[in-house]
Order: sequence, then structure tokens, then C-alpha cells
Amino acid sequence: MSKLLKGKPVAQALLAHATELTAQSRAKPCVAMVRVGDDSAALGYQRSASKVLQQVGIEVQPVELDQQTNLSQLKQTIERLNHAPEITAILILEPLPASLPAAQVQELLDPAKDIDGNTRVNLGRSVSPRPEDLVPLTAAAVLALLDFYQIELRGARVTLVGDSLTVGRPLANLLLDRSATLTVCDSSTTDLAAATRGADIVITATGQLDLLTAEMVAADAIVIDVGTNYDAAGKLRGDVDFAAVSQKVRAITPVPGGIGAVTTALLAERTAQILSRAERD
Ligand SMILES: Nc1nc(=O)c2c([nH]1)NC[C@@H]1CN(c3ccc(C(=O)N[C@@H](CCC(=O)O)C(=O)O)cc3)C=[N+]21
Repeated sequence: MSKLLKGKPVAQALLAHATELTAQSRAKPCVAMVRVGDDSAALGYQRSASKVLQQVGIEVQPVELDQQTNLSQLKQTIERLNHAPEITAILILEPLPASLPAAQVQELLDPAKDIDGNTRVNLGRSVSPRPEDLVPLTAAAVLALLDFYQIELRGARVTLVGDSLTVGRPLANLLLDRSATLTVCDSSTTDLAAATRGADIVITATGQLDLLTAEMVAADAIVIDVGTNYDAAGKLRGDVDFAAVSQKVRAITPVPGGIGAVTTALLAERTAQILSRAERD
């Protein structure tokens, strides 16, 4: 049985900092959460993120729009939030309806309020990140967890499975910035198992249930599961066949209770930081 790399203790440290900053601020930070339609992944994230934000004293303003909302209507809403002084940060929940191009919609955000780090400006900052940058949030959560458990990246053979614009690409940048020896795989990779077997650290961010099986990993590997999928029974599961892989490897993140918990805590810490910096400057 491997060591469990739990997200909870990582999240606790981030949430304690968020609580402290929020208590010191004159105004109350507020996150606008924009949801279009009723997708279950968007709803699930809205629910867990709202709970965590409110726990540390951050207000949440849900902005719930009809499934039929068009791009120009959504643009109006986002521009209003960009200019609203009481809104500290804006999160546009994905997936959006197919009629709305997600990358184009995220690009409407003021990069200074783009808490999830989806605008091209914030994506670009992942190439050479500074501590105050809003680099893509889930990618930053992976680094926060690796750092908390003092997992060395310099010279480590890291195989990243998944090259999405929201997670894989920025995460690749953050890993390269730490001098990892990086392999990036996607759905076109011809021999995925060869790439994962040779890795000291395997990171999955694909949205494919049970993509990573025990035969695909070395016994001394560290496995980081960024996936959030729902199985046939409606249970939250990652990309990794956890039952089998956790019997074999050195260390592994659980789902739930792994990267997801760090992501929501980092969301809270960042929001508190935006307001506290604005009040200081
Ligand atoms: N613009 C945008 N950015 C996202 O980052 C984004 C998104 N849209 N849409 C949906 C997916 C999914 N996602 C999750 C993050 C944390 C948990 C999370 O907090 N999970 C907890 C438990 C939650 C539970 O038990 O339901 C855990 O893993 O321990 C779940 C899912 C972010 N996503």
C-alpha cells in the first residue's frame, strides 16, 4: 500500500492564510461565479468552491444564466462584473454550452480578476511564473501539493498525461520551470504505457476514468491524479484505477480528497490576496 498524498493538510495551510488575510481586509472579498445552464460538473464545482470560500469569510455572488444565453449577452454580463468594484474575482464555470466557445468567453475576463487563470495573459505567465501571478489554478494546485510533500522536481522524470489548455499546457510550463525532465502525452500518443512506466512521477489530467492502470506504472512511482470524473454510480473518481494502482506505487493522491481540495483552497487564498494587495497599494 502506498503513501496517501492527501489534499486536506495542503488545503488547511492555504485556508488559514486566506482567513487571516480576509479578517485583516477593510472590504469583504467577493467571487462572482458565472454558470450558464445546468451542467453537473459546473454545478458540482460551484457547490464545493462556494462552501470553501464562505468558510474563510469570502462572499460568493452566483450569476446563473439560461442555457440559451448568447455570446453578446454573456459578454455584457462579464463586462459589468469586470467593472464592478465590489467584485474581487470572477470564475466562469466550465463546461459551457457547446454554442459558447469557452476560450473566447474566458478571454473576456479582466486578467486581474481571472481567478482561474484562463485568459491568454495568465496562461502565458505560466512560462515564467511569479508568486503573485494568477497562473492557471488547477496547475498551480498540483505544484502546491508537490511542494507541500517535498517532492523534488529538479531532474525528476515526469510524465504528464493530458495537454488541455486549462490544465495540461500550463502545468507543463510550471514543471519545466522547475527543471523537471518532462514527457507530455495526449490522446494521439502511440505507446502511453511506455511513457508512464519510465516515469518517477506520473500526472494524469485527461477526464478519462481508469485511464491509468497498475501495469502502466513503476513500483516506486509517485502518482498525481488531477481528473474529476463521475462513475456510473455518480461517484467522484479520478483518471487513475485507484484500487489497483494504490496497491503498487510509492505514493498517490486520492480522489476525492486530493488535488480538488487543494484547488478550492488555492482559489480562496488567491481571492483574499487580490483584495489585500489592492488595499495595500
Ligand atoms: N472554470 C473552471 N475551472 C475549473 O477548475 C473547473 C471547472 N471550471 N469546472 C469543473 C471542473 C471540476 N473541478 C473541481 C475542482 C475541485 C473539486 C473538489 O473540490 N473536489 C473535492 C470534493 C468535492 C465533492 O466531494 O463533491 C475533492 O476532490 O476532495 C471538484 C471538481 C474544477 N473544474
